[in-house]
Amino acid sequence: MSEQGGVLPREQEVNRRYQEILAAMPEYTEIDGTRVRVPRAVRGPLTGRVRMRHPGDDEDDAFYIGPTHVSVDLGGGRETQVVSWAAPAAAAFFERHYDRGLVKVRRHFDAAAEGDALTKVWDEWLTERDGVAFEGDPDADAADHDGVENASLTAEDALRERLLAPRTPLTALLGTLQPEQYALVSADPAVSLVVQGHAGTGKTVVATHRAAWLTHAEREHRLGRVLLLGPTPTWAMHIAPVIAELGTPDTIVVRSLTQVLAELLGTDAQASRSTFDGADVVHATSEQLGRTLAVVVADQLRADPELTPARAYDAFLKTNRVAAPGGTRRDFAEWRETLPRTFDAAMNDMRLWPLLAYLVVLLSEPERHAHVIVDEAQDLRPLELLVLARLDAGTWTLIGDMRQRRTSYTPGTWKRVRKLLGIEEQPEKQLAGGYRSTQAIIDFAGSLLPRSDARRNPAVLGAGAPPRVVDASARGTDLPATVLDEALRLVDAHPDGVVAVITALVGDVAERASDQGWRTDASQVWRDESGRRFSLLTSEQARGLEFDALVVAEPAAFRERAGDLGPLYTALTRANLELTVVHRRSLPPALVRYIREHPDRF
Ligand SMILES: Nc1ncnc2c1ncn2[C@@H]1O[C@H](COP(=O)(O)OP(=O)(O)OP(=O)(O)O)[C@@H](O)[C@H]1O
Repeated sequence: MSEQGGVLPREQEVNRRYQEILAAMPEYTEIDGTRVRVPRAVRGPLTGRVRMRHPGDDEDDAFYIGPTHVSVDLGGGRETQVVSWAAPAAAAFFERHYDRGLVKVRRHFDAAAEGDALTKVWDEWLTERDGVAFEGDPDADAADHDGVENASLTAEDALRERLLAPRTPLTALLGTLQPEQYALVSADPAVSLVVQGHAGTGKTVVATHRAAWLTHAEREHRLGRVLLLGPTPTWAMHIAPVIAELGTPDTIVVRSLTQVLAELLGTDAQASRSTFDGADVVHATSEQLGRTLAVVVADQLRADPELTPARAYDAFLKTNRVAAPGGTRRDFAEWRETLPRTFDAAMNDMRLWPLLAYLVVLLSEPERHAHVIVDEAQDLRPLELLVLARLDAGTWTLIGDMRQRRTSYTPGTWKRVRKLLGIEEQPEKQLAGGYRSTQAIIDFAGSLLPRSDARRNPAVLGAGAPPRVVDASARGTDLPATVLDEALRLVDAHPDGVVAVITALVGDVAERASDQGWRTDASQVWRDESGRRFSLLTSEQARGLEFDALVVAEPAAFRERAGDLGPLYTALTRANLELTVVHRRSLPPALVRYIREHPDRF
C-alpha cells in the first residue's frame, strides 16, 4: 500500500461532489412510516473505492463505498456509483477474499475529523499489480505495490497509523474495518451470534458497527429496534460518538444494564447505590432465585389474576417452594430472611433490582427488541440474563471475554450463558486481532491467562517497549508517591495522549494526589495547575476503556476470584503503548514467572 499524492486531489473532488449531493438531500426522511432526521450516517465522507477485476476493464467495474448510496456526476457525461457500506456489494471492499479474487484493488480513504475532506488514500492491491489502480489515475508509478499483503489484515498501513496516533474518542472505523470484524458485523441476524475475544481484539468495535449495520436504513431487511447493552454508563458515553455517526436515530437503544433495570422498575438509575459485592449477591442474582420467582408467580397468578410485582414479592418472602439445590437451600432461606419486607423498601437496594425487575417482566409484556447486542456479556449474572431474555423478541449478538469476568457469580462458559437465554447450541466465533496494545503488553498481561488459553493475538502495533515494573519497597518510597511519580513521567512523555492509573487502592492514591496539589471533579480525571492530567480508576470503572500510557498499581490488591485474575487482566490490557506496574506487595506468581522467564526484557 502507498500514499499517492497525485491521486488524492481527484478523490477529494469526487468526495466534494458527493458531499454536495448529500447536503442537498432533505434533512428528514421517512423510515417505516415515521419521519426521522437523516443521520450523520448518511452524510459522512466517502470510505473507499473498489476496482473489480474484469477482463474488459471499464469504468463500471469501479465504485465507491460511502455512508449512503447515490450516483455522482463526474462531468463530461460520466458518473460513478457510491454504494452504501451496509449494502451487500460493499462486501467487495470489506471481505478479504471477496468472491474468490474478483477484486483487483481497494482504495482506503481517511478524512479530516472536521469538514469531511479526504486527507489521505491508501491503495491495496489484491492481485499482482498491473497498470494503474483506477482509470484516470494520473500516475501509474504511484502504486508501488507487488501483490497480496498480510493474509489477515486489510488497509494495514492505514490501520497502524490510526492505532499509533494518540487515542481519541471511539469513532466509526469503516475505512479500516477488518475482514474478521466485518464478517461478524454483517453476520446473518436470523442466527444468534456468540463472540469470544481477548482484550483489545475489537469487540466493542464489532458491537457498535453491528448495531449500525443491522438497522441501516438502506439495508433490505433492516431491523426496527436493536438494544445495544454494555456494562456501565461510562461505556455508553464511550460508544456514543460511533452510534451518533453511524446509527439511524431511534433504532438503536444504548443502555447499561443498570439503566435497563431502572427503566423496568420506573426509577432513576442514579438514585440508589450498591457495591454489588458480598456473598449475598450469589443468591440475589442466581438462576435458582429466578426459578423460584417463576414458580411463585405462576402459583399466585392462578389465585390472583391481577397479581402485581409487589404482591408477588410478598408471596416470594413466604413461599416454601424454594428451588435452590439441597446444599444451599438453607443459606438461601436465611438470606431471604434478611430482605426488606416490602417491594418498595427493596427498591432502595440496587442489589435487588434484578429480582424486582424479573417480577416485573414476569407479570407484564415489556417492549421487546428485534435484536439485542450485549458488549462485555461475560459480566451478566444469571438472573440478569433471565430478565434480558424477556426483552428480546428476536436473536442475540453476545460479545465478551470469559477471561475478563469480574466475579465468579457469572456463568463461566458461553454454553451456560446461551442456556439461560435459550439460544441454540453453536460454537462461539473467535476474534483474533490484537488492535489495542503492543505485543509486549499483550504478552505480559497474557501471562495471567491459563496456558491452554494463552493464544497470543498478533499485535498490529508491533513489539513495543517492555512493561516497566517498579518495586516501591526496594526504592524505599511508599506506594502512592511512587505511583504519582510514574504517572507524571508518563503524562510528560505523552503530552497529546491520555494517561491513567488503575488500582484497587484509589482512595490512597487520591489522597496523596490531593496533598500534592492535583485537583479532580466528579469525572475521575485529576489535573494540576499547568493543565497536565491523568485518570484515576478502578478496574471496574476502566472496563472497555483504553489509555496511551498506564500505571497499574499494586496488582496483589486486585481481587482474585475463583482462580480468575479477570480484574487485573482487564487493568493491564487497557494500555496501548506504555505500561508501568508499581507494587510493594509480591506480584501474582504468573507475572513473577513471566518476568523470570524473560530477564532480557525487565
Ligand atoms: N478495524 C479497526 N480500525 C481501527 N482501529 C481499530 C479497529 N479495530 C479495533 N480498533 C481499535 O482497537 C482498540 C481496541 O478495540 P476494542 O475496544 O473494540 O476492543 P475490545 O475487544 O472491546 O477490548 P476489551 O475487551 O479489552 O475492552 C480500540 O482503540 C479500537 O478503536
